[in-house]
Amino acid sequence: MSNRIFVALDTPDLDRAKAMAARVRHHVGGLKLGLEFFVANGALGVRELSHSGLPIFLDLKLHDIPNTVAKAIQALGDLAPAILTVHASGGQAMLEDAKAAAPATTKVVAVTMLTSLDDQDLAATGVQGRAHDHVLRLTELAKQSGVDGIVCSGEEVEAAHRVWPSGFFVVPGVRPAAGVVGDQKRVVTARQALDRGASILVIGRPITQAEDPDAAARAIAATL
Ligand SMILES: O=c1ccn([C@@H]2O[C@H](COP(=O)(O)O)[C@@H](O)[C@H]2O)c(=O)[nH]1
Repeated sequence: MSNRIFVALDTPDLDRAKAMAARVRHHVGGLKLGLEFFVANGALGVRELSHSGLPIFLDLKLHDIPNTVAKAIQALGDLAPAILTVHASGGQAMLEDAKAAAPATTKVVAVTMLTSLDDQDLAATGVQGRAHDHVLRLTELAKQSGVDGIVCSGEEVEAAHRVWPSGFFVVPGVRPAAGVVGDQKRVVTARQALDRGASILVIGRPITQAEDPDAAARAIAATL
């Protein structure tokens, strides 16, 4: 993939998502559709966006018992997104069953620790230790479970890559230097994420909320 930016189309509005995809399509490598979009538009909406010809990353972050996650993936039918997310903390059996239920062409990637959380937030969930160590533990679990890769922040991706050299690494929490961080807490620039081993970058608001989204996407792509 020559352009490793997946733009996050975080909107419930199908027409807005389609318009944004049409605007930025020449400056990104794929489209990421998340819960907000999927709840509002379902599989039909995903299918509409796939007409763009760009690979679809379906970011559902599934997290439930193994049977429920596997059935939910089967229920996607022939959608076959290029990338699909589940939560690593669902455990080994859930990860194994998720991978088994997904089409062979779909990369199943496990979210380790959301980029909106920091060490303090982690402690508040009852997990002792640093985000860095937690991400590496879950990277090891994902690797053992046979999924294709993980989602982590740019702060951990280099170490995670050392743990799993053949893994597929998705990095959200990407911001231009001195850009608005918003609710993200573990952020790096697009260039830093790639230099540290990211396979693809997920970028939402820095593109979609920009005054000129195609110029914003082009400017970020030019740094890569
Ligand atoms: O740890 C995670 C996992 C997923 N995301 C998703 O990425 C985008 C980021 O959007 P921005 O507007 O660039 O912050 C969003 O769709 C999240 O659901 C994440 O941010 N962190």
